[in-house]
Amino acid sequence: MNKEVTEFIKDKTLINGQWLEAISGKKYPVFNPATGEQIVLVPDMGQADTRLAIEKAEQAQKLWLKQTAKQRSIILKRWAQLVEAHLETLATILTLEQGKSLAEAKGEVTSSINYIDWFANEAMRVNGDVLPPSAAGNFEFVKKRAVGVVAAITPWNFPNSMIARKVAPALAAGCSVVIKPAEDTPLSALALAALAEQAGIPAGVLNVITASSGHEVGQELCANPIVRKLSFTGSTEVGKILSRQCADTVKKLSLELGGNAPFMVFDDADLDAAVQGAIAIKFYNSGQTCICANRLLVQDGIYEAFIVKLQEALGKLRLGNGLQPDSTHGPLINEKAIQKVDSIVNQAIEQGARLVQGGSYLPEIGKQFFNFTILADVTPEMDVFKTEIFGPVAAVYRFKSEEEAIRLANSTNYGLAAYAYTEDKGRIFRLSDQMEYGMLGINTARFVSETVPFGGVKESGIGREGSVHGIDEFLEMHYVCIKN
Ligand SMILES: NC(=O)c1ccc[n+]([C@@H]2O[C@H](COP(=O)([O-])OP(=O)(O)OC[C@H]3O[C@@H](n4cnc5c(N)ncnc54)[C@H](O)[C@@H]3O)[C@@H](O)[C@H]2O)c1
Ligand SMILES: O=C[C@H](O)CS(=O)(=O)O
Repeated sequence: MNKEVTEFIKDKTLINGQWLEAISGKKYPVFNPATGEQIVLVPDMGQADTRLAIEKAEQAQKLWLKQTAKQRSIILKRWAQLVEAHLETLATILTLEQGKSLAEAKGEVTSSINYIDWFANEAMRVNGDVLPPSAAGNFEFVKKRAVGVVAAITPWNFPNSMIARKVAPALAAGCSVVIKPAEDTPLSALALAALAEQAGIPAGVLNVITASSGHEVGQELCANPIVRKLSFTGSTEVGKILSRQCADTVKKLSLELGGNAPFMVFDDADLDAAVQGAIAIKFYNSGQTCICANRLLVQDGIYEAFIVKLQEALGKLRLGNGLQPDSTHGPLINEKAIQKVDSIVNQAIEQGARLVQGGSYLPEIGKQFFNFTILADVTPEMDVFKTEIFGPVAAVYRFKSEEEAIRLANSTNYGLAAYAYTEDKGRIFRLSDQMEYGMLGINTARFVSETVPFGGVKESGIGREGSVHGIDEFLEMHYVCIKN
């Protein structure tokens, strides 16, 4: 491991500008999912540490809010520049703790840079309104003001960019943040915090709580009335728990939750483009993303041809340790994930799916490496239809008509991302009208950037991240009426 990587692998967490141990002195290990080796021990924090961080964040926010938007913007831009200057190091730390290929890790850190830079600019655009008086003699205006102390709870699959996507708009708005990263992948958050400190983000404005379980920390973040906003990215199940826990203090909520993305391929599609899209969004992060294609719905006329081409394309991918330059895809995050994907595949086969390839882990490179899998003849009656697989498993369903495809695609409680490949212009407009998803890609599978509103409908979440809308999640409107 090179010197800079070692320097940025932290064994303490940043609270109020100090690198601290847990008050209890407890620690827990962070492992490399590709090798099973322990990387480092980090503080295993609880309620007392969380309460301290919240109180310091409240004090710091009052001063941070007094800085001008320009001053906050300059500091955020400096943070983005430092992240860019340390891109290789941050990507290496990301791959070490999460497992994804170095190429994907660099892409994720680049996404973080773009989000931080975007919101450094958005900081300068928090405008209010002067209203036409609703009564004679009134002077009426609306100010947008920072919501206050923000709690951010993030997942393990994008341990770098999920931090940037929350912290950047929060700080741009004038808020302070207490972050609880996922227990499996805290190191990216700690490295970003170290660079934030170097960028001049004041003590207490950005704080990190590491913990082996989210429960105790989460309960304090949700129950403490000082916290005025919770921004959560993770499973729908946990999102519901946190929503309930925040209800007693009526916190502002942003929830980026689970998905069950349909990937529809119609007879008239460009088949090669559709196969490339499937590779890009089914096997992204080895299938461990909320926007991964979870159900591949392929029209009758091209069904077998699609499967043959998909199998050919998979032959070009290479599973392995993400640090190895020829690895295109890495391991699953932990043993529990392997067991979950294994049982989903076995259950689908027992229920009648046809195993075309894969179906288990690759013993020659380690139990954490689940092979690229194709299941054919999958039907909506099988349990896999309503399950977020979160692994490199392409479940391929057959449909006859456009109406059937849209009905199947929408028959889920989720509504995050959806994809369709067709050349029919009328169909494209019908899909954009009828698909019940926050985000729809037509003849493209990779459409996320800092400039677009990322988020879902139904049980995939509340609110949007990125775009001109993202900063509003961290602002409150205050209306003032002055009688002359
Ligand atoms: N919509 C999105 O943008 C998006 C992005 C990434 C992942 N996800 C979803 O996240 C899930 C996978 O990520 P995951 O396994 O980390 O999800 P998870 O919900 O298990 O955990 C997410 C975070 O919540 C914390 N957590 C878990 N239980 C908690 C509790 N009771 N109180 C407080 N915090 C708690 C975890 O420690 C982690 O930091 C998938 O469902 C995926 O679809 C969604
Ligand atoms: O897993 C979900 C992430 O939000 C994917 S992306 O970084 O937005 O593409």
